[in-house]
Amino acid sequence: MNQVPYDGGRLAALADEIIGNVRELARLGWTPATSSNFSSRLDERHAAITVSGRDKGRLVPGDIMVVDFDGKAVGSDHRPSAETLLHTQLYRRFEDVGCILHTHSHNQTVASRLFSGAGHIRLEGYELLKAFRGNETHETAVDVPVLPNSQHMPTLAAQVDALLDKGPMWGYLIDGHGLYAWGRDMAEARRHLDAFEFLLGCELELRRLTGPR
Ligand SMILES: CSCCC(=O)C(=O)COP(=O)(O)O
Ligand SMILES: [Zn+2]
Repeated sequence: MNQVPYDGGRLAALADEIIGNVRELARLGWTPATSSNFSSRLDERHAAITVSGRDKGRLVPGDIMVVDFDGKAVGSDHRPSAETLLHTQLYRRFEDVGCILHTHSHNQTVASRLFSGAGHIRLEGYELLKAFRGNETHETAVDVPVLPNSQHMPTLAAQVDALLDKGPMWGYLIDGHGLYAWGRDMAEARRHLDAFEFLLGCELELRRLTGPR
């Protein structure tokens, strides 16, 4: 019998959780045209992650595979997400990161284009900033970084590492691409993702109503 170096029961439970959540995100239109990828920490060396190129609105358990934190497939011949390094770098760096969600919503993509010149978008004064772990008041600001897009994942990962060296953050945008958000578990990562999406939508709407600020 082929033994795998992780807990198969936990993998099945995490796969169910990813599938259920991603169906909701897909119904919202945040995962168009097979875009987006999702993962959860399996243990201290492995993560469950979506197989590359799958329709994220129709995921089945076979669309979730295991990688180690070097990004190598474990117990599977499938190809993991093309953006696996952007997941594993966070699991490696922070032992309390348990779930990473990457989506390509309309708001995320438009905001990334609009603010790529500035390099970040400032979210300030919103009650919903309290959705981010560590924030206890609306009287604060969160700068969401906007990274230049690249097909070379080590380049993107190096930029993310440089940002993380400056302080904690719960997500970033990639120009013309989408949003990465994460948390201790699926519930927290979803809360962060939902908050980013809502607040980016508010900023875009404000600009439509009042012009550049
Ligand atoms: C058609 S989307 C282009 C790739 C991408 O940005 C993405 O999020 C999905 O890539 P994956 O390899 O994880 O399916
Ligand atoms: Zn993507």
